[in-house]
Amino acid sequence: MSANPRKSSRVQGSWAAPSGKQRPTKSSTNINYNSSASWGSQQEPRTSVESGVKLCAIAPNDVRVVPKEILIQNEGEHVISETSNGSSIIKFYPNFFEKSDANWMFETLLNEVQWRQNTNLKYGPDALEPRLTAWFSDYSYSYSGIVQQANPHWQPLLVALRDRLNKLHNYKFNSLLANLYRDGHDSVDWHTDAEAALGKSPPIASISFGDTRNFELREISEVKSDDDLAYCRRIRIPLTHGSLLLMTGATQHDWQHRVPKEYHDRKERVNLTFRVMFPSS
Ligand SMILES: O=C(O)CCC(=O)C(=O)O
Ligand SMILES: [Fe+2]
Repeated sequence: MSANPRKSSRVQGSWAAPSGKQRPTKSSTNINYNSSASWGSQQEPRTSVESGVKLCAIAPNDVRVVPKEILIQNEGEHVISETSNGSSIIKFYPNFFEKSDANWMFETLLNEVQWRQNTNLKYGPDALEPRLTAWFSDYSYSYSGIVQQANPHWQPLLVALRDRLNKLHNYKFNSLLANLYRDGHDSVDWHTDAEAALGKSPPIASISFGDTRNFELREISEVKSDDDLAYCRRIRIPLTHGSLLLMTGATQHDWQHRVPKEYHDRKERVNLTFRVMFPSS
């Protein structure tokens, strides 16, 4: 993952529709967007199709206004932006797994994955990551001052989940970063998953088990300085037990994401982020 996303050329973000039980019941929503104006223009405020909330209040006299956060909770596909990088598309399935299946999968992963805490060299030689991780791939993976060594020894449930996602969505996920948030103090800071080793416009499939945590996105395509960050459009998706989130198209270039610390108690949560890695990178 990277805090400074690189820009890419235009994206071809096409998703094969899932089949069977998981077929989305909602049609795709377009979160209306105009990339050239985040504030201070004469445009109409944008409106979220889903919530009816104004996305960006346009104030007179070029006063910058912090856009209201967009909440995504329902199943469906959301085109969250369109820029020269292409469409950023999110698909969310809050009940991808039946609760009883999610329960045993959660317990299995808690117990059978070799969780470890890494040092994040970006923050100093003793800076421990505020969560535990495990990496499964034929390739090593470097992000944020961390090197995850190649580990081809996939836990069997993870192989089954990977193969199911690949079948449903016609992907070739071959790598997995698994995260264990021990409580509400564990987190992951703003970043993109746009490392060169993941290729252009990388798709990410994210499965969550355990306690619900907020997954936040902020749009960085128009950000020129740190001051602009306060005015980004923001999206919040509560990632529930047994949910699946797909991020595709330009999402890793035009948006950052994070799971913030919580002020309320949170129990354990396992998150699986499937990725496609290219051996030559
Ligand atoms: O825990 C999550 O939902 C996100 C984790 C994440 O962003 C990552 O592993 O790159
Ligand atoms: Fe990430």
